[in-house]
Amino acid sequence: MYTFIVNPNARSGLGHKVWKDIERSLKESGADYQAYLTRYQRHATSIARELTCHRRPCTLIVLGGDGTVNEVMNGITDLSQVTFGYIPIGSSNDFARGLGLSTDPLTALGHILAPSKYTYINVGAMSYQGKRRRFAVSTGIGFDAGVCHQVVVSRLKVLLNKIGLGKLSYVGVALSLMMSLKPGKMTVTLDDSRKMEFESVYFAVAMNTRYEGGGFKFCPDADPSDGLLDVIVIANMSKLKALALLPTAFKGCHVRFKGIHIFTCRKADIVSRTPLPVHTDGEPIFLQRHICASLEPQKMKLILS
Ligand SMILES: Nc1ncnc2c1ncn2[C@@H]1O[C@H](COP(=O)(O)OP(=O)(O)OP(=O)(O)O)[C@@H](O)[C@H]1O
Repeated sequence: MYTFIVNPNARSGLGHKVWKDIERSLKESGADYQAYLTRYQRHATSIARELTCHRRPCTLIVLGGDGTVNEVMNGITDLSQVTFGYIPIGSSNDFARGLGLSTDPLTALGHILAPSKYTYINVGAMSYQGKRRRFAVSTGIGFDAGVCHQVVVSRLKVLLNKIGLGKLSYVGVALSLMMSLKPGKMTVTLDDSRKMEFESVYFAVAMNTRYEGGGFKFCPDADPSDGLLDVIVIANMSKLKALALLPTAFKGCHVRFKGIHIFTCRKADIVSRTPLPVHTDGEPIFLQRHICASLEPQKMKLILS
């Protein structure tokens, strides 16, 4: 049986409309399914927790954006027992983009009902102040997380979603935040052995998949199945250069420039001299100085096509 977890509020309410279309197709197909619609923030986590607490195999299908994927992953009790399907209808869809999943809801549903290709993906884990959150796409500290914080509190995303340009909200906020930003010192330690000090850091991100922020290909080689995190640190460059480089990251061409540092590891420990915004999959976490990113020991089965 398919169990759908639906965020009707995704992409500023589009989720509800898409779910109606999907449900019509599901009924026509005769598929055996049940559905849970989220009613508030983090509801998807408690739904997923309840559905998976028995630790038996189950197929969870998420309809929503990256935030909903993140919430569901945070509720799954045993990743190895879940087959995960995804119908991406968010504003950014970085998880779907990184995995090459269809962003057409009915095509995605077709793949889920008649799957021909699966993959096993890693799931990230980020700890801070004794707490732990999973991530599907990335976790970051500094400027990129500051952008996520601003996008959540500003009305820009809601307005741009109305004209189908929601992902541009990240670009708009990024440009204005860059003006007020003060890059700071960070220490990054990879796999408990490789310790590096960076001056004037804009942000440091640990990525499971390639894209974040609505299509920025910050770590072009990140592979969610390789058992590794890709870490990018952007440091020691003028604001003008950082601003000029930002659009090049859509194609992943930023990697050629001085000041862009990319590493692979199993664990990245990041300490900032000052408390900075932090995010997991674009969902903000209050200011932190120290985060540690790694991967969960178990992989999760995902329907690709
Ligand atoms: N019924 C609801 N009412 C209000 N908010 C909800 C509801 N259900 C879920 N949410 C919240 O909606 C937020 C955004 O959801 P989601 O990420 O799926 O969509 P999005 O923001 O449009 O997409 P993306 O993250 O890809 O940009 C999440 O933080 C989630 O907690």
